[in-house]
Amino acid sequence: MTTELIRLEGINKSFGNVQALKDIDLKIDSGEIVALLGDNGAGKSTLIKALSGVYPIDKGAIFFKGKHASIRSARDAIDLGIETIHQDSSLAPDLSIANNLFLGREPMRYAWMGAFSPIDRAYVESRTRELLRKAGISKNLDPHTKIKGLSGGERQSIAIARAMFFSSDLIILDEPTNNLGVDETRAVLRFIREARASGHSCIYITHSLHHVFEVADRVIIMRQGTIISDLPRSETDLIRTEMLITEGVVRSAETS
Ligand SMILES: Nc1ncnc2c1ncn2[C@@H]1O[C@H](COP(=O)(O)OP(=O)(O)OP(=O)(O)O)[C@@H](O)[C@H]1O
Repeated sequence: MTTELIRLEGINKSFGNVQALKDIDLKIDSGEIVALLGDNGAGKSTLIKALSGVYPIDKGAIFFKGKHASIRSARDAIDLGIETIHQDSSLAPDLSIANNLFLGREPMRYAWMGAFSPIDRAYVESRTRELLRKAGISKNLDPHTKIKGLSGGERQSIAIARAMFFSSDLIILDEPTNNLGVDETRAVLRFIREARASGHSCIYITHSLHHVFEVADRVIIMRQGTIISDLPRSETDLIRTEMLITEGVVRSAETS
């Protein structure tokens, strides 16, 4: 049985006289991996920024787990269970892996002391080690290693692991494999599959169509602020998808 996780109804967003999103309707179920595609300027980033609390929407409604949701800040999105991993990775390069994982959610050693309590470092360290194991990061990384000393793939895996660890229901990935090597890309794709296997949903923005056909359950194509195609992966293919992205049409016997 499928369970609806998020539903967008009539979402509109303009920047001056540029209408970046026009009446977007979209529904994503729990455990679904959705590829969000489209040419430059199609509206993909604006859509995910609306979901991650970066831009307030002008019009429309967002329902999360069946309830009306008001997403007006990044905190609102995170509190709902929406974690966004941006292109350049959302990790702070000068902080350690452990500090990044628990940034803004530091566990306190003595609950009764509230904000004055020291951080529970032993807990942070043991959970970080557990998470690194789960993330399948092969090197035996020390939780105190600074993010800037890690490879691009390791950073992306840690960012995704953080979203999974904090039980974000919806993980939004904006070009997660940009500038990654072959092995690192594999690791990120494997992680997306693992996220799905444990019931998380993902919206995955990419220009790499081959990756889409490896991991996505559904392929959504945007053009000029609207969704022009929304198909299960089994009902489309690379050539058709490419034509829809670049020309907005499929030139084949079925459509001409
Ligand atoms: N902050 C902004 N101010 C003004 N216009 C913007 C802003 N953000 C996006 N736009 C415009 O909104 C439209 C959609 O842009 P958006 O970045 O969402 O597209 P995209 O599909 O993510 O493109 P890309 O693949 O190039 O990142 C474009 O015409 C863009 O110029």
